Amino acid sequence: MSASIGHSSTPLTRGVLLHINATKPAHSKPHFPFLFSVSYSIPNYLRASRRGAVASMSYDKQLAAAKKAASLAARLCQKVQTALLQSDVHSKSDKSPVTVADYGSQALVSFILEKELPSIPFSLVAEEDSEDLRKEESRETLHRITELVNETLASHGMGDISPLSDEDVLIAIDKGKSEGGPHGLHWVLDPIDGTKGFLRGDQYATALALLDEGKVVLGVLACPNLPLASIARRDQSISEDKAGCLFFAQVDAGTYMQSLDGSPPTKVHVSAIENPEEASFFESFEAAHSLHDLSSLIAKKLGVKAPPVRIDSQAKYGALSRGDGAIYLRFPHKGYREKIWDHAAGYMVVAEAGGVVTDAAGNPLDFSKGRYLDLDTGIIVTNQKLMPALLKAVQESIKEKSSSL
Ligand SMILES: Nc1ncnc2c1ncn2[C@@H]1O[C@H](COP(=O)(O)O)[C@@H](OP(=O)(O)O)[C@H]1O
Ligand SMILES: [Mg+2]
Ligand SMILES: [Mg+2]
Ligand SMILES: [Mg+2]
Repeated sequence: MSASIGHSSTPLTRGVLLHINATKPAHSKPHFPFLFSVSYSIPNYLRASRRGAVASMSYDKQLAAAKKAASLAARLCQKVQTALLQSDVHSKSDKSPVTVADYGSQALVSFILEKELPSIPFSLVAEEDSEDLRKEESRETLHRITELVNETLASHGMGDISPLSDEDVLIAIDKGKSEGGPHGLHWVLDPIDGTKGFLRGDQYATALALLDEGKVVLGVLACPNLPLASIARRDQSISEDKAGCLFFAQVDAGTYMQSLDGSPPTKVHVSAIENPEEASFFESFEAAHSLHDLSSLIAKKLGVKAPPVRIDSQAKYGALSRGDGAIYLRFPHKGYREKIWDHAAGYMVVAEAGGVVTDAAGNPLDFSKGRYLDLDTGIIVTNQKLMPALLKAVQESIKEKSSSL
C-alpha cells in the first residue's frame, strides 16, 4: 500500500485527493595545541546539518529576488497546467505544453534575477537550454513561450518592462549554461521539477537556490499544488484544501512558508518524531526514479508502520520541512547521476528547518562539483534524532540488496 498526494487528475478541476494504490560541510576539528590533545569526531550526518564558511553573510536581496522570480514562474506553470488539463489533448505523449512551461519558467526566472540584481555578476546553472527551440520547427513553440513570459510579467505588476522578443527569451534561457563550481555566486534552477507530476496534474515545483563558494546559501521552492495544510494523515474528506506553497530559507535564518498568494510567512520545522514507528516516509511517485523496494526494506528495518507517501518533485523537501512526514528516501537505479538543481533548494529548505540531508553513506551533499552531485548510492533526509537509526537501516538494507543496485 502507498499513499500518493496530488491534485486530482480525474476530474481535472480542483482539490487534492489521496490516491491509495496497492501497491558543518568541510568541518574542521577543534584545535587546542597548548592545552591538551582531544580525540574528537563528528558523525558525518551531523556535519551535514551545519553551515559553511559563508554563514555570517546576509542574502536578503537575493532572497527577495528569488521569491519574486519563483512565484512568477509558478504562476506561468499553473496557467500552462490548467490549460493542459482542461484541453482534450492532455495525453502524456503530448510533451509540448510541458516544454513550453519548462522553457517559460526558466526564461522568466533568469530574466527577473538578472534584472532585480544588476550589480551582482550573473551566473545560472539551470536544467534547460535553447538548442531545440532554435530549430525552424520550434518557431511557433518559441512564440508561445515568449507570449507566456510577457503575459506573466504584465499581469503581475511588471507591466512597465518592455515586452521580451523571441531572441530575448532564447538568451535568458541560455544564461542557464553556467557550470557552477566552488567559487563565486551561482544560481541553481529547476524551472519545473517533477515534469511527470506536472503532466498528471499532480505535484511539481519551481526550485531555485544560490551557491556561494560552493555552499548553498538560500533556497526557494514554489509548489503550486501542495496543500497549505499538512498532507500527513490526509483523507478524502479534506480534499478541498487550499493549495500553493512558497518555502524559502536563507543560511542561518530558518525556513519559512507562505502561500503563493502572499499570506504572511510562518516559520517551519522538521518533524520532532524520535520513534520510527510513528514516522512516515516520502519517496518519488515514479518507480523509475527511485527503488521503491529498497525504501520498503529500509522502512521495515526501522520499524516504520505507515505506508510510503509518494509525491513528485522537491515538494517532498517542502512537506518534510514543515513536518508532514519525517523521512525522504531516494535511491536512483544504478548509473543515474543526480543534478544539483534537483536538490539544492530542497536541501536548504530542509536543513534550515532543522533536518539533515546526506547521501547513503551519511556524507553531506557537495554542490561545488559543477552540474552534477557525486554521491554514494542515494539521498536520505530526516531529522537529527532519527538519522543514526536511519543510516544504519539504509546501510544494512543496501548490503542485503547490493546485487540489484
Ligand atoms: N532515472 C532517474 N532516476 C532518478 N531521478 C531521475 C531519473 N530520471 C529523471 N530523474 C529526475 O527526477 C526528477 C523528479 O524527481 P521526483 O522523482 O522526486 O519527482 C526529475 O526532474 P525533472 O522533472 O525536473 O526533470 C529528474 O531530474
Ligand atoms: Mg528536476
Ligand atoms: Mg525540471
Ligand atoms: Mg527534466
